[in-house]
Amino acid sequence: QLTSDFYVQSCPKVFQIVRQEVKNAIKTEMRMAASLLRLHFHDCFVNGCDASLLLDGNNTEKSSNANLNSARGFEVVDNIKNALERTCSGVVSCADILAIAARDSVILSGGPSWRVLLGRRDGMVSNQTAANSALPSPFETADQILAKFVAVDLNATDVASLSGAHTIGLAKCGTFSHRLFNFSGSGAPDRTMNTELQTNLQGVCPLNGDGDKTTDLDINSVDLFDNHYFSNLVNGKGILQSDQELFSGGDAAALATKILVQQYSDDSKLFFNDFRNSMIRMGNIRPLTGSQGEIRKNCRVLN
Ligand code: HEM
Ligand SMILES: [Ca+2]
Repeated sequence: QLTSDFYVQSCPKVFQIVRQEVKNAIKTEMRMAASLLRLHFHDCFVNGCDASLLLDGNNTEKSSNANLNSARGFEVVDNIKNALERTCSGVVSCADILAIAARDSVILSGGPSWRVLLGRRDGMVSNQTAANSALPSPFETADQILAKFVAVDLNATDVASLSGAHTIGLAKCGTFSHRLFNFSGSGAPDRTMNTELQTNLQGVCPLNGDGDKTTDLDINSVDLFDNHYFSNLVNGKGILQSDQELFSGGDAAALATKILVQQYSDDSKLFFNDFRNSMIRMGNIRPLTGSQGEIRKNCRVLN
Protein backbone atom coordinates (compact mmCIF):
# COMPACT_ATOMS: atom_id res chain seq x y z
CA GLN A 1 0.00 0.00 0.00
CA LEU A 2 2.90 2.34 0.78
CA THR A 3 5.01 3.51 -2.18
CA SER A 4 8.43 5.11 -2.52
CA ASP A 5 7.18 7.83 -4.92
CA PHE A 6 4.20 8.92 -2.83
CA TYR A 7 5.28 12.59 -2.69
CA VAL A 8 6.78 12.82 -6.18
CA GLN A 9 4.13 15.33 -7.31
CA SER A 10 3.04 16.89 -4.02
CA CYS A 11 6.46 17.42 -2.41
CA PRO A 12 9.28 16.47 -4.76
CA LYS A 13 11.95 17.87 -2.42
CA VAL A 14 10.88 15.83 0.59
CA PHE A 15 13.99 13.60 0.63
CA GLN A 16 16.34 16.54 0.14
CA ILE A 17 14.72 18.55 2.92
CA VAL A 18 14.69 15.72 5.48
CA ARG A 19 18.28 14.75 4.66
CA GLN A 20 19.49 18.32 5.17
CA GLU A 21 17.77 18.67 8.54
CA VAL A 22 19.10 15.32 9.75
CA LYS A 23 22.57 16.35 8.61
CA ASN A 24 22.31 19.62 10.51
CA ALA A 25 21.22 17.83 13.66
CA ILE A 26 23.99 15.26 13.46
CA LYS A 27 26.59 17.96 12.92
CA THR A 28 25.69 19.35 16.33
CA GLU A 29 25.40 15.96 18.01
CA MET A 30 26.23 12.65 16.35
CA ARG A 31 24.05 10.75 18.83
CA MET A 32 20.97 12.30 17.23
CA ALA A 33 21.19 9.68 14.46
CA ALA A 34 20.59 6.98 17.07
CA SER A 35 17.82 8.92 18.76
CA LEU A 36 15.94 9.45 15.48
CA LEU A 37 16.28 5.80 14.50
CA ARG A 38 14.81 4.79 17.84
CA LEU A 39 11.83 7.13 17.45
CA HIS A 40 10.66 5.31 14.32
CA PHE A 41 10.87 1.97 16.16
CA HIS A 42 8.97 3.25 19.18
CA ASP A 43 6.35 4.81 16.94
CA CYS A 44 5.75 1.71 14.81
CA PHE A 45 5.45 -0.76 17.70
CA VAL A 46 2.56 1.15 19.29
CA ASN A 47 -0.54 1.48 17.13
CA GLY A 48 1.49 1.08 13.95
CA CYS A 49 3.66 3.73 12.29
CA ASP A 50 1.31 6.67 12.83
CA ALA A 51 3.39 9.26 14.71
CA SER A 52 1.40 8.52 17.87
CA LEU A 53 4.70 8.81 19.74
CA LEU A 54 5.01 12.48 18.81
CA LEU A 55 1.79 13.71 20.44
CA ASP A 56 2.22 15.83 23.56
CA GLY A 57 -0.20 15.53 26.46
CA ASN A 58 -1.02 13.63 29.62
CA ASN A 59 -0.74 9.84 29.57
CA THR A 60 0.55 9.80 26.00
CA GLU A 61 3.25 7.43 24.73
CA LYS A 62 5.88 9.97 25.68
CA SER A 63 5.24 9.21 29.36
CA SER A 64 5.51 5.41 29.00
CA ASN A 65 8.31 3.45 30.68
CA ALA A 66 10.45 3.13 27.58
CA ASN A 67 10.07 6.75 26.50
CA LEU A 68 9.96 8.92 29.61
CA ASN A 69 13.28 10.75 30.05
CA SER A 70 14.66 8.55 27.30
CA ALA A 71 13.09 9.10 23.87
CA ARG A 72 14.71 12.17 22.34
CA GLY A 73 14.94 14.04 19.06
CA PHE A 74 11.48 15.59 19.10
CA GLU A 75 12.91 19.06 18.42
CA VAL A 76 14.65 17.72 15.33
CA VAL A 77 11.37 16.26 14.10
CA ASP A 78 9.81 19.71 14.66
CA ASN A 79 12.56 21.29 12.56
CA ILE A 80 12.01 18.81 9.74
CA LYS A 81 8.25 19.34 9.86
CA ASN A 82 8.63 23.13 9.81
CA ALA A 83 10.97 22.98 6.84
CA LEU A 84 8.50 20.76 4.98
CA GLU A 85 5.53 22.97 5.86
CA ARG A 86 7.38 25.94 4.34
CA THR A 87 7.80 24.11 1.02
CA CYS A 88 4.72 21.89 0.76
CA SER A 89 2.23 22.79 3.45
CA GLY A 90 -0.03 20.07 4.88
CA VAL A 91 1.37 17.32 2.67
CA VAL A 92 3.99 15.16 4.41
CA SER A 93 2.85 13.14 7.43
CA CYS A 94 4.80 13.06 10.68
CA ALA A 95 4.82 9.26 10.48
CA ASP A 96 6.60 9.43 7.11
CA ILE A 97 9.04 11.99 8.50
CA LEU A 98 10.05 9.46 11.18
CA ALA A 99 10.56 6.76 8.54
CA ILE A 100 12.73 8.96 6.31
CA ALA A 101 14.71 10.41 9.22
CA ALA A 102 15.43 6.89 10.52
CA ARG A 103 16.65 5.77 7.11
CA ASP A 104 18.81 8.88 6.70
CA SER A 105 20.25 8.48 10.20
CA VAL A 106 21.40 4.96 9.32
CA ILE A 107 22.94 6.09 6.03
CA LEU A 108 24.70 9.08 7.61
CA SER A 109 26.14 6.75 10.28
CA GLY A 110 27.69 4.49 7.64
CA GLY A 111 24.94 1.88 7.47
CA PRO A 112 22.88 0.45 4.60
CA SER A 113 20.50 2.50 2.50
CA TRP A 114 17.09 1.52 1.20
CA ARG A 115 14.11 2.93 -0.64
CA VAL A 116 11.82 4.08 2.11
CA LEU A 117 8.12 3.44 1.54
CA LEU A 118 5.74 6.35 2.12
CA GLY A 119 2.09 7.31 2.32
CA ARG A 120 1.43 6.80 6.04
CA ARG A 121 -1.02 9.17 7.69
CA ASP A 122 -0.94 10.45 11.27
CA GLY A 123 -3.02 8.82 13.98
CA MET A 124 -5.47 10.53 16.32
CA VAL A 125 -4.59 8.80 19.60
CA SER A 126 -1.56 8.23 21.82
CA ASN A 127 -1.84 5.97 24.80
CA GLN A 128 0.70 5.47 27.59
CA THR A 129 -0.67 2.08 28.61
CA ALA A 130 -0.51 0.74 25.06
CA ALA A 131 3.14 1.79 24.86
CA ASN A 132 3.93 0.15 28.20
CA SER A 133 2.71 -3.20 26.97
CA ALA A 134 3.94 -3.03 23.35
CA LEU A 135 7.51 -1.79 23.74
CA PRO A 136 10.15 -4.33 24.74
CA SER A 137 12.04 -3.78 27.98
CA PRO A 138 15.78 -4.28 28.52
CA PHE A 139 14.98 -6.62 31.43
CA GLU A 140 13.27 -9.17 29.21
CA THR A 141 14.39 -12.52 27.83
CA ALA A 142 14.56 -13.36 24.12
CA ASP A 143 11.24 -15.22 24.33
CA GLN A 144 9.51 -12.21 25.87
CA ILE A 145 10.99 -9.86 23.30
CA LEU A 146 10.12 -12.14 20.40
CA ALA A 147 6.50 -12.20 21.63
CA LYS A 148 6.34 -8.41 21.30
CA PHE A 149 7.75 -8.57 17.79
CA VAL A 150 5.34 -11.34 16.80
CA ALA A 151 2.50 -9.13 18.08
CA VAL A 152 3.33 -6.72 15.24
CA ASP A 153 3.93 -9.51 12.71
CA LEU A 154 7.71 -9.47 12.96
CA ASN A 155 9.85 -12.57 13.55
CA ALA A 156 13.09 -13.79 15.16
CA THR A 157 15.21 -12.57 12.24
CA ASP A 158 13.71 -9.11 12.72
CA VAL A 159 14.53 -9.26 16.44
CA ALA A 160 18.17 -10.06 15.71
CA SER A 161 18.73 -7.71 12.78
CA LEU A 162 16.84 -4.73 14.25
CA SER A 163 18.60 -5.11 17.60
CA GLY A 164 21.69 -4.29 15.53
CA ALA A 165 20.45 -0.69 15.76
CA HIS A 166 22.28 -0.75 19.10
CA THR A 167 25.46 -0.41 17.06
CA ILE A 168 24.90 3.33 17.65
CA GLY A 169 23.66 5.36 20.58
CA LEU A 170 23.74 5.34 24.36
CA ALA A 171 22.04 3.67 27.31
CA LYS A 172 21.51 4.93 30.84
CA CYS A 173 22.94 3.07 33.83
CA GLY A 174 19.38 2.46 35.03
CA THR A 175 18.75 0.21 32.02
CA PHE A 176 21.59 -2.26 32.71
CA SER A 177 23.08 -1.69 36.19
CA HIS A 178 21.01 -4.58 37.59
CA ARG A 179 23.51 -6.83 35.77
CA LEU A 180 26.55 -5.44 37.57
CA PHE A 181 26.29 -6.38 41.23
CA ASN A 182 23.49 -8.65 42.37
CA PHE A 183 21.94 -10.01 39.19
CA SER A 184 18.54 -11.67 39.76
CA GLY A 185 19.32 -12.08 43.43
CA SER A 186 22.34 -14.27 42.68
CA GLY A 187 24.63 -12.09 44.79
CA ALA A 188 26.93 -11.82 41.77
CA PRO A 189 27.05 -9.93 38.45
CA ASP A 190 25.48 -11.36 35.30
CA ARG A 191 27.72 -14.30 34.38
CA THR A 192 27.11 -13.76 30.68
CA MET A 193 28.94 -10.42 30.86
CA ASN A 194 32.66 -10.28 30.10
CA THR A 195 34.46 -9.56 33.39
CA GLU A 196 36.58 -6.73 32.05
CA LEU A 197 33.48 -4.95 30.77
CA GLN A 198 31.83 -5.65 34.11
CA THR A 199 34.60 -3.88 36.00
CA ASN A 200 34.49 -0.91 33.64
CA LEU A 201 30.74 -0.57 33.89
CA GLN A 202 30.84 -0.90 37.68
CA GLY A 203 33.03 2.21 37.57
CA VAL A 204 30.59 4.05 35.31
CA CYS A 205 27.52 2.95 37.25
CA PRO A 206 28.43 2.42 40.94
CA LEU A 207 25.81 1.10 43.37
CA ASN A 208 23.35 3.89 44.23
CA GLY A 209 25.00 6.11 41.62
CA ASP A 210 23.31 8.31 39.02
CA GLY A 211 20.98 6.07 37.02
CA ASP A 212 20.82 8.66 34.25
CA LYS A 213 24.52 8.51 33.44
CA THR A 214 25.05 7.03 29.98
CA THR A 215 27.44 4.64 28.27
CA ASP A 216 27.90 3.44 24.67
CA LEU A 217 25.61 0.61 23.53
CA ASP A 218 28.43 -0.51 21.20
CA ILE A 219 31.66 -0.27 23.19
CA ASN A 220 33.55 -0.63 19.91
CA SER A 221 32.17 2.05 17.61
CA VAL A 222 29.32 4.04 19.11
CA ASP A 223 28.89 6.45 16.21
CA LEU A 224 29.41 4.02 13.35
CA PHE A 225 26.67 1.81 11.99
CA ASP A 226 28.58 -1.48 11.65
CA ASN A 227 28.34 -5.09 12.88
CA HIS A 228 30.47 -4.59 16.01
CA TYR A 229 27.35 -4.84 18.13
CA PHE A 230 27.16 -8.51 17.15
CA SER A 231 30.84 -9.32 17.72
CA ASN A 232 30.42 -7.68 21.13
CA LEU A 233 27.59 -10.10 21.93
CA VAL A 234 29.72 -13.07 20.88
CA ASN A 235 32.36 -11.79 23.33
CA GLY A 236 29.98 -11.23 26.24
CA LYS A 237 30.14 -7.48 25.72
CA GLY A 238 26.49 -6.61 25.20
CA ILE A 239 25.35 -3.74 27.42
CA LEU A 240 21.66 -4.51 27.91
CA GLN A 241 20.46 -7.81 29.31
CA SER A 242 18.09 -7.97 26.32
CA ASP A 243 21.07 -7.60 23.98
CA GLN A 244 23.17 -10.33 25.54
CA GLU A 245 20.16 -12.66 25.79
CA LEU A 246 20.12 -12.82 21.98
CA PHE A 247 23.41 -14.71 22.10
CA SER A 248 23.62 -16.15 25.60
CA GLY A 249 19.97 -16.74 26.44
CA GLY A 250 18.69 -20.24 27.10
CA ASP A 251 15.14 -19.98 25.83
CA ALA A 252 13.67 -21.03 22.49
CA ALA A 253 13.92 -17.63 20.80
CA ALA A 254 17.55 -17.32 21.83
CA LEU A 255 18.39 -20.56 20.02
CA ALA A 256 17.32 -18.86 16.78
CA THR A 257 18.83 -15.44 17.46
CA LYS A 258 22.15 -16.90 18.60
CA ILE A 259 22.79 -18.34 15.14
CA LEU A 260 21.94 -15.00 13.52
CA VAL A 261 24.14 -13.03 15.93
CA GLN A 262 27.04 -15.30 15.07
CA GLN A 263 26.38 -14.88 11.32
CA TYR A 264 26.02 -11.10 11.51
CA SER A 265 29.25 -10.81 13.49
CA ASP A 266 31.03 -12.70 10.71
CA ASP A 267 29.30 -11.05 7.77
CA SER A 268 28.37 -7.39 7.88
CA LYS A 269 26.84 -7.59 4.40
CA LEU A 270 24.35 -10.16 5.62
CA PHE A 271 23.55 -7.92 8.60
CA PHE A 272 23.05 -4.87 6.36
CA ASN A 273 20.77 -6.83 4.05
CA ASP A 274 18.64 -8.26 6.83
CA PHE A 275 18.53 -4.91 8.63
CA ARG A 276 17.32 -3.16 5.48
CA ASN A 277 14.58 -5.74 4.95
CA SER A 278 13.52 -5.66 8.57
CA MET A 279 13.35 -1.86 8.62
CA ILE A 280 10.99 -1.96 5.66
CA ARG A 281 8.90 -4.63 7.40
CA MET A 282 8.82 -2.56 10.60
CA GLY A 283 7.85 0.55 8.61
CA ASN A 284 4.88 -1.38 7.24
CA ILE A 285 3.30 -2.05 10.63
CA ARG A 286 -0.38 -1.08 10.43
CA PRO A 287 -0.02 2.23 8.55
CA LEU A 288 -3.02 4.52 8.22
CA THR A 289 -3.65 5.24 4.55
CA GLY A 290 -6.20 6.84 2.23
CA SER A 291 -8.50 9.06 4.27
CA GLN A 292 -7.67 7.49 7.63
CA GLY A 293 -6.16 9.79 10.27
CA GLU A 294 -4.81 13.14 9.10
CA ILE A 295 -1.70 14.99 8.00
CA ARG A 296 -0.73 16.88 11.12
CA LYS A 297 0.47 20.46 10.74
CA ASN A 298 2.36 20.24 14.02
CA CYS A 299 3.62 16.78 14.91
CA ARG A 300 2.94 17.37 18.62
CA VAL A 301 -0.79 18.13 18.37
CA LEU A 302 -3.86 17.01 16.44
CA ASN A 303 -5.04 19.48 13.78
C1 HEM B 1 14.77 -5.75 20.92
C2 HEM B 1 14.30 -5.05 21.93
C3 HEM B 1 14.86 -3.73 22.34
C4 HEM B 1 15.05 -3.31 23.61
C5 HEM B 1 14.71 -4.07 24.88
C6 HEM B 1 15.64 -1.99 23.55
C7 HEM B 1 15.96 -1.23 24.65
C8 HEM B 1 16.69 -0.07 24.60
C9 HEM B 1 17.13 0.66 25.75
C10 HEM B 1 16.85 0.29 27.20
C11 HEM B 1 17.86 1.71 25.31
C12 HEM B 1 18.55 2.76 26.18
C13 HEM B 1 17.55 3.86 26.47
C14 HEM B 1 18.03 4.84 27.54
O1 HEM B 1 18.92 4.51 28.31
O2 HEM B 1 17.49 5.97 27.59
C15 HEM B 1 17.87 1.66 23.89
C16 HEM B 1 18.50 2.58 23.07
C17 HEM B 1 18.42 2.55 21.69
N1 HEM B 1 17.65 1.71 20.93
FE1 HEM B 1 16.77 0.02 21.58
N2 HEM B 1 15.81 -1.64 22.24
C18 HEM B 1 15.34 -2.66 21.46
C19 HEM B 1 15.28 -2.68 20.08
C20 HEM B 1 15.60 -1.61 19.28
C21 HEM B 1 15.27 -1.48 17.89
C22 HEM B 1 14.43 -2.49 17.11
C23 HEM B 1 15.78 -0.30 17.46
C24 HEM B 1 15.71 0.33 16.10
C25 HEM B 1 15.51 -0.32 14.97
C26 HEM B 1 16.47 0.30 18.59
C27 HEM B 1 17.19 1.46 18.55
C28 HEM B 1 17.83 2.02 19.63
C29 HEM B 1 18.79 3.10 19.52
C30 HEM B 1 19.33 3.67 18.22
C31 HEM B 1 19.15 3.45 20.83
C32 HEM B 1 20.08 4.59 21.26
C33 HEM B 1 19.24 5.86 21.37
C34 HEM B 1 19.97 7.11 21.77
O3 HEM B 1 21.19 7.10 21.95
O4 HEM B 1 19.28 8.14 21.90
N3 HEM B 1 16.31 -0.49 19.67
N4 HEM B 1 17.14 0.57 23.47
CA1 LIG C 1 28.93 0.56 15.90
